[in-house]
Order: sequence, then structure tokens, then C-alpha cells
Amino acid sequence: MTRRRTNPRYACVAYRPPPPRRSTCRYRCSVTQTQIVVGAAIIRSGALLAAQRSHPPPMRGRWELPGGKVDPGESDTDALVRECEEELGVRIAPIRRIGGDVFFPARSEGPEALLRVWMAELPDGQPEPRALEHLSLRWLRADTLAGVDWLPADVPFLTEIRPHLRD
Ligand SMILES: Nc1nc2c([nH]c(=O)n2[C@H]2C[C@H](O)[C@@H](COP(=O)(O)OP(=O)(O)OP(=O)(O)O)O2)c(=O)[nH]1
Repeated sequence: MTRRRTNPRYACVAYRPPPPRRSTCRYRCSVTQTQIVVGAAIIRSGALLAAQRSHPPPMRGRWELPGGKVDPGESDTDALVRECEEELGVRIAPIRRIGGDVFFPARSEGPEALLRVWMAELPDGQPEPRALEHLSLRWLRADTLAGVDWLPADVPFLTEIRPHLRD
């Protein structure tokens, strides 16, 4: 007798595999679980503004593009302008987005996060570290761009920023 080589799960014609699982709750989708962080590549007179983080301890002393977390319901560029105003005391003007979404691992208590970066202008004002977020600020030129210890998620954007800087 010839035996049909069929998967027993599919041997019965009445069987239908279940449809792919869908998230029924919008708060469970990966988009809303990801914390979006925005950063500004502020360039003035051929130099890039870099900020040295004061916290949390593993990031203390490392450098980043100024910015921060996007609040729920807030646009990325609104968050960028707000965070820079809070952290630096100046109002920046975002020009255009550069690079892509750069994911970075969650801190133990938080969700997965990604960084988005905009080229930005500083029409006027002198940025100063505010809100205890940063230890110091530096204007970096092409020859000093790689001389600071950048946080990993910011590094991929430096290639696109460098041609806008002078030595
Ligand atoms: N720019 C940048 N941020 C990073 C990296 N890795 C990493 O965990 N972060 C985190 C640090 C912050 O939690 C977040 C940036 O948002 P933020 O500047 O508003 O951070 P924060 O800690 O002051 O915010 P909060 O928790 O006090 O609300 O992204 C990285 O490589 N680059």
C-alpha cells in the first residue's frame, strides 16, 4: 500500500493554518515601543557644536549632538527645537534631515531607541550648557571632529557632516 507523505497537521482538508498574529493594541506595535531621539548638527562658521553628556554614568564624559527624546504626539523637529532650547538656551533652525534611523540598545529601564539627525543653523545667540545635562560644549572643526569620544549612535552621521566643516 502506498502511504501519502503528508504532514499530519495538513492531512485533514478541514484544517486551515491560523492567520498571522496581528497586534490588536496599537501600543504593542514596534513603532510606538521605539523611543525616538533627535539630534542637531548645528554648524556655524565651519564648526560643529558638540555636547559632553553628564549622565547617566556609563555615558558621562562622552560626546553627542545636542537633542533628546521626542515626546508622545510631538513632531521630531518640534522636539529638536525644544530640546536644544532647554539644553543650550538658544533657538535653532532645522534645515534638512541627514542619514537614516540609527538604532541603539535600550538602557535597562527603557525601550529600544533610535537616533535621527538634522542639519541646523543657529541664527543668533551663544549656546551654553543648561539643565545639568551637559558638562561642556565644544565647536569642532574638520581636523578636531574625530578627537572627542562620540557616543556610538552619533558616529554614522559624522561622515555626512564633515564636508561642511573647515580645518
Ligand atoms: N545621542 C545619543 N543618545 C544616546 C545614545 N545611546 C543612548 O542610550 N542614548 C540615550 C541617552 C538618553 O537617554 C537619550 C537622549 O535623550 P535625552 O538627551 O533627552 O536624555 P535624558 O537622559 O536627558 O532624558 P531623560 O531620561 O532625563 O528624560 O538617548 C547614543 O549613542 N547617542
